[in-house]
Amino acid sequence: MAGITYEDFLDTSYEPADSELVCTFSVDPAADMDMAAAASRVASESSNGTWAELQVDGEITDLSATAFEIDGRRVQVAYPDSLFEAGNMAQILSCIAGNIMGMKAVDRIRLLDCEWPEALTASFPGPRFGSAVRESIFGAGDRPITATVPKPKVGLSTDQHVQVGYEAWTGGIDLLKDDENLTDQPFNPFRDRLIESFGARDRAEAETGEKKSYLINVTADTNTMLERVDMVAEEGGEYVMVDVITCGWAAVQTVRDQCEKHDLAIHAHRAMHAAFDRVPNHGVSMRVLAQVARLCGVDQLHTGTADLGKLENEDSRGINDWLASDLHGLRDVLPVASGGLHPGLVPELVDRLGTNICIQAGGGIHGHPDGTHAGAKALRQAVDATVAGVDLDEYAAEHPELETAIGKWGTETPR
Ligand SMILES: O=C(COP(=O)(O)O)[C@H](O)[C@H](O)COP(=O)(O)O
Ligand SMILES: [Mg+2]
Repeated sequence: MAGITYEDFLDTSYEPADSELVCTFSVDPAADMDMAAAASRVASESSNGTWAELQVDGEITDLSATAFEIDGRRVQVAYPDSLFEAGNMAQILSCIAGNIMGMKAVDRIRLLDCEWPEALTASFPGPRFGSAVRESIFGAGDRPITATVPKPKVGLSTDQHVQVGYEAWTGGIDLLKDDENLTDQPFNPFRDRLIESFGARDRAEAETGEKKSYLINVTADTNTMLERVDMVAEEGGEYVMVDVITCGWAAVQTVRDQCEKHDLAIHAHRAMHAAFDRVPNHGVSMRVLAQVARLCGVDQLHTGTADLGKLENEDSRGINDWLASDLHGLRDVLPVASGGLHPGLVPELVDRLGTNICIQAGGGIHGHPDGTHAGAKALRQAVDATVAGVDLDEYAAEHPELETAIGKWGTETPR
């Protein structure tokens, strides 16, 4: 590539081939740089270029990316598929979201969206189950499935945690879920929690006649995660939960392989995603993180509450639509709406996001004035009313747990 400089990475007449990965960025050039120069540096640094003109002896494979469109601060770059190692998400992200995030040539740069070509997509497994879990595990029909995370998020003993789970399950919740920072601490060891929770699950199933399941958090170093995945399978679980951002995608890919062996589904918690996607115009969008999660093969992913909950959300609806869209035959992902939800928000949430979701509530269940069991009943009542098309206040008149929840929280968005 002797004589090639970063300017050679910009060609606005270029038409990407179907085999190329096309990425859309938002780019704010540095003060002393125009957009064309910044865009070509993005394409250069994220593929095979650097700041200096190179002197290389002999022929080498040309793996240059091309910035082919500039529209305001929106820049599109096409990457040849031979730049990427098939099935290696870490390597792909080291290209398209690597050094360029800290390049002085740009003040801000955000990876907004990717169009994944067929061959690269096919090198990933995608979800083993996807949103089919709603029906295949729970027989939930048209209704969203529900989940709850015991609160306080850490500090409950194993016995307390299990009891909260049992009350939630018998109140009508489908899934008990660990919180993102509960793993294997001395106050609530992983193995004890697993075994005792499955005992409570069996009792709740016998009592309610409904299928119940548990999203136990296996997050740890990768070897330990694999041991925990095996343990969950041996003890008769359907799911593991992984903090996918803090673990990293390489670990998620390894866990996905292990889950394949055991027929386990993966619930992906996205704690730390906001470090990538919250600052406007910089980082990696939640949309792209969701795309990566789907390729790596999670079955359920937190994608926000369409702004109804306590946390900042990026376009939950658009992300959920993408997760349900065709991606060269890969399965879809079930979106999980979570973070500050309570029964009064359910009708609006379903109106904004549809019924093919998991509704997850912590404080909105365990903060119920009459406790967890009543809180679980109230959330389930809100879901049942919404799916039946019955006004929540009308339903509440005959369902005291829901009436109490609405009396306490109304339809307010918490902070
Ligand atoms: O603990 C909770 C929800 O608790 P609560 O229901 O009490 O707010 C989850 O960790 C958040 O859902 C994460 O947010 P997101 O789903 O946006 O990733
Ligand atoms: Mg949490």
